[in-house]
Amino acid sequence: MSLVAGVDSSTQSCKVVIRDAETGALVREGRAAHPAGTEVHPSHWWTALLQAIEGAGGLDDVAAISVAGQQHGMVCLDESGNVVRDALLWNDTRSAQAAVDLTAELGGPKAWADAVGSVPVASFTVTKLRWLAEHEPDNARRTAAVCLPHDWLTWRLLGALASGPFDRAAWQDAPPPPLDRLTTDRGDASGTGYWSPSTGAYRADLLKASFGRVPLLPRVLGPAEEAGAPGPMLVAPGTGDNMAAALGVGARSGDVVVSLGTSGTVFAVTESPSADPTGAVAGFADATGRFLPLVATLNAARVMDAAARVAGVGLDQLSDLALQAPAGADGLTLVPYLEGERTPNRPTATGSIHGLTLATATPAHLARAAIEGMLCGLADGLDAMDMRPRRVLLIGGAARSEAVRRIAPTIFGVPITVPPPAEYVANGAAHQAATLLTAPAWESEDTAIYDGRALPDIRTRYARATALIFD
Ligand SMILES: Nc1ncnc2c1ncn2[C@@H]1O[C@H](COP(=O)(O)OP(=O)(O)O)[C@@H](O)[C@H]1O
Ligand SMILES: O=C(CO)[C@@H](O)[C@H](O)COP(=O)(O)O
Repeated sequence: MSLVAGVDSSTQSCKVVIRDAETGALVREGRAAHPAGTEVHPSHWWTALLQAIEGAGGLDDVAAISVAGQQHGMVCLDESGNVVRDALLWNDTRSAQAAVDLTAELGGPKAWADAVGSVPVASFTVTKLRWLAEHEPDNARRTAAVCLPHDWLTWRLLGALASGPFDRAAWQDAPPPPLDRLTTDRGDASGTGYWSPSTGAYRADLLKASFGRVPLLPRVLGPAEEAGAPGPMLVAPGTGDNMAAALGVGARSGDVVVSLGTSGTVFAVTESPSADPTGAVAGFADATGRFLPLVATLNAARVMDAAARVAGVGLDQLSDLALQAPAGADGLTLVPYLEGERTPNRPTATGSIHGLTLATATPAHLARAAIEGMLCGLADGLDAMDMRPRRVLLIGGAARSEAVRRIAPTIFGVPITVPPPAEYVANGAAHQAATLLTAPAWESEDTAIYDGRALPDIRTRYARATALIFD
């Protein structure tokens, strides 16, 4: 039995699954928390990865590994491979003005969509590099290479594997290889804003226009190309977390996946690239050689964390409370822009509550309004995808909530398919690792179908409440 490891280095935590390469059976797993904040020193991701690997029983019997990571984060390295400054994450909105400027400089949103499939917003690496050049010129000057979170972890793994078998203390400080061994994949590269999914090439001109020059960039690997094999273990190309989730959940043509993690995402696997000039749908690549149109919101599972905090309850109780309140929460509407928002592009917006009366001022109404508000934003995302989905699959941390599963069909207006709770990003990475060894025939898990009458009035009220904010 060959084993493979899949890593999900996401915003809030790092998860590692060890699976049987042939069958996909889960053998063991581990996890570790990441620090809070929208700028994080990458060494924390490395420390958490090593802790999670240790929690998963090490890697001694593992034949291949793949790292999936939160998309877009800007990791700047100097000539010696040292981190120049804390990484700016996908949910850091300080580069919002840079996004506005870059969009205008290239001739508007359509020019960007035509060039790289997406219109830049503060999440995209290209805008963060402009911010760095403008606000921290010394750090910009010291930047010899730029990569993404999964690229950096893969590169550190190559160095650690070359130093010997897994040993948490020894791997912690294992030197990475030279900068020219940095690699990435199509999926994650497509979230930079300077790589084109339709041509499969970097747009050095756009990077130069943003940053003033072109630092060293990771080599873009194909879906089954190894990043290296410095020890007895193969290292797969890895990918962005949403691309890995598509692999992990086995998304097929016509499926739409809604992921409720730190971010909320709505995405589908398609045969041809997309280019939405409105900017709502980002035209990413996937991890198999195809494409992954995706809508992302900044506010998903943590809206529920926040509502639970305000109500003074745990997440399970929040779910129970939400199901006690009537659908529509008697008109209480929560617009969940707690971290600003990306879709719609309102980086400085804040959350708001509408329809508060003596009758709706209850924890149950708040719980219901928080879940409905979070889902309304994603239902708008599904509309923006402009497709008739064969299935809508619900995954991610907040999909563990029974209230979310039951309310989702009323907001999306279609039945919702819910696979059993699992780490689908890490599973997708493990699947990618398995393809380096074999043709994996992993059984798909049993799914539950949640159905319910569509309640469009809730979305109408939500649209009115968001319009008030924009006014
Ligand atoms: N039963 C639950 N109900 C609601 N939210 C949950 C539940 N279990 C976990 N979560 C939330 O899911 C989030 C983590 O989801 P995850 O998909 O792992 O996020 P990420 O990959 O972005 O780190 C946390 O904010 C956590 O509070
Ligand atoms: O920015 C995006 C997608 O474009 C986010 O989806 C990040 O990739 C973070 O993902 P999670 O930590 O929420 O899974």
